[in-house]
Amino acid sequence: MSEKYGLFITLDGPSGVGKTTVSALLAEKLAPHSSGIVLTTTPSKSNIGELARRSTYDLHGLALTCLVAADRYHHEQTTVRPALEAGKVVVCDRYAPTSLVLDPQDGVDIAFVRSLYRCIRLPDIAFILIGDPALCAERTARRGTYSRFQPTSPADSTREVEGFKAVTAELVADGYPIHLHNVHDATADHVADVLLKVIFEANEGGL
Ligand SMILES: Nc1ncnc2c1ncn2[C@@H]1O[C@H](COP(=O)(O)OP(=O)(O)OP(=O)(O)O)[C@@H](O)[C@H]1O
Ligand SMILES: Cc1cn([C@H]2C[C@H](O)[C@@H](COP(=O)(O)O)O2)c(=O)[nH]c1=O
Repeated sequence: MSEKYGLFITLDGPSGVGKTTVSALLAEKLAPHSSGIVLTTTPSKSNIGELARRSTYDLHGLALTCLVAADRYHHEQTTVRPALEAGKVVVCDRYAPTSLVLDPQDGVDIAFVRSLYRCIRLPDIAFILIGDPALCAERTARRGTYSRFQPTSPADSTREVEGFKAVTAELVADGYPIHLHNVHDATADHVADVLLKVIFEANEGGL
């Protein structure tokens, strides 16, 4: 990594696997080693992102796919790029891999989704967290669902976990900088430590 340019880390995976929790812990652990941290998410907190997040029951197929993609490009222009140009570390909870899993579940052609993201910025490291589907489903149910895509049964969760494994294999074959990690029953703190180690190793011990 050049001295001037930041580092872009993304986390994807099934609902309830711990992405939001681990993203926050990772940002906390990276902070002392960086010249600034931006902890963010897609769908983003912008108007477009909030619309996408609350529209999963109203919008279907291509309409939702394109809205989420519009938000992701806007987020790239307004949040990710400026932070990286300022030398900061960006930790993003969900990114394009999630769309490659969810959009085809909604009947959208995977080739169309891939082409939609042809110009999206590649992360430096894209973590895919997977875990026991029953545990993911239980955590999601305990928290309560607010999106049509969130699993309501272990079978839904299994389908989601398998979707992330399949998309990971395709992205690896395309040279996307993926790091797949099975969280098993580890604490979120332990998972964040494992990811931190991967980041340091990829950056030769420093940021
Ligand atoms: N490793 C862990 N061990 C135990 N509980 C965890 C762990 N990681 C997260 N949790 C708990 O599981 C719940 C879901 O976590 P979190 O919101 O981080 O998951 P998520 O992958 O971001 O889910 P979603 O995609 O549905 O938002 C939270 O209550 C969180 O405290
Ligand atoms: C990234 C992404 C998200 N969505 C929808 C469906 C998800 O459940 C929510 C994100 O909420 P979470 O708290 O991060 O789980 O947004 C989508 O439809 N397509 C996507 O690519």
